[in-house]
Amino acid sequence: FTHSRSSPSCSSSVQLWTLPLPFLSKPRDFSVPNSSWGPEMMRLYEHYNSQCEVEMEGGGKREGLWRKLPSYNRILKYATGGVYLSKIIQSKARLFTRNIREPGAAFEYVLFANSEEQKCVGIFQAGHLLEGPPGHVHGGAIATMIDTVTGTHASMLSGPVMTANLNINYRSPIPLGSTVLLESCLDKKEGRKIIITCKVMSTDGSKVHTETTALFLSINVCHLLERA
Ligand SMILES: CCCCCCCC/C=C\CCCCCCCC(=O)SCCNC(=O)CCNC(=O)[C@H](O)C(C)(C)COP(=O)(O)OP(=O)(O)OC[C@H]1O[C@@H](n2cnc3c(N)ncnc32)[C@H](O)[C@@H]1OP(=O)(O)O
Repeated sequence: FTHSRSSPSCSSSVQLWTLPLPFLSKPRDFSVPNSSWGPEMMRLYEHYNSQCEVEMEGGGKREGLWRKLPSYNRILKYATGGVYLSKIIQSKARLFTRNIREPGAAFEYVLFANSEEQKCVGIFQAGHLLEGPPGHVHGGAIATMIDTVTGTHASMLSGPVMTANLNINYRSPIPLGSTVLLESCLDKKEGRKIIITCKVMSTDGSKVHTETTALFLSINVCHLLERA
């Protein structure tokens, strides 16, 4: 988040993008295995996690190609949200994908980034509360995960962003309870615009569930917080 488009009139924004600094206590990182993660979720997690550090010949370790991204249940703990947000809403606001307590019930996911290849992947296990068509995942829940992976990817590339357009082709339904892989790739950056493509696939790569093109726009986060 080093590219945050902060203006001198919004000095607090310097802190806003340096999680977990603004937290009084250490926030919980949801991107770690829990008892609800099935074998496919664990297998893929270990596949990418093992590439975050590389053993060197001398016995030491160095950073690998991939980096695991932590995930909290708020993006900005002390965002004022502008004058129009009540204190209750400010204190109770939680990230949509991280607000259900029962492990495995809804969105279980972890994101990894590969800065060399400008790629991001998400491993997503869809819980029973995400049903859309009988026995399958709701299209809005799939869109949420696509937005999460591509939005995080875009903000890693350009600082704070907002989704301007998500164009999703749903090719094959995702069975409830299954684990899928989301692959996000930078297509191009043009000024404030970041265009990202994303595929959702079965974990063995044999089936494409969705294909997406997403447009993000860099924003000045102060405008977001001040907008009434
Ligand atoms: C602060 C958040 C940061 C997130 C960081 C994540 C960190 C990771 C942590 C945790 C993971 C969670 C990750 C979740 C991520 C989720 C993100 C969301 O879901 S965002 C909610 C849904 N999106 C909205 O509500 C947007 C509503 N729309 C707007 O606010 C504005 O329309 C906005 C900002 C998108 C653009 O408004 P303008 O005033 O800044 O810019 P204009 O002048 O309209 O457009 C600039 C250029 O872009 C084109 N453009 C704009 N919208 C377009 C569109 N929809 N399609 C095509 N072109 C568009 C225009 O034609 C113009 O192009 P020309 O410069 O003339 O070439």
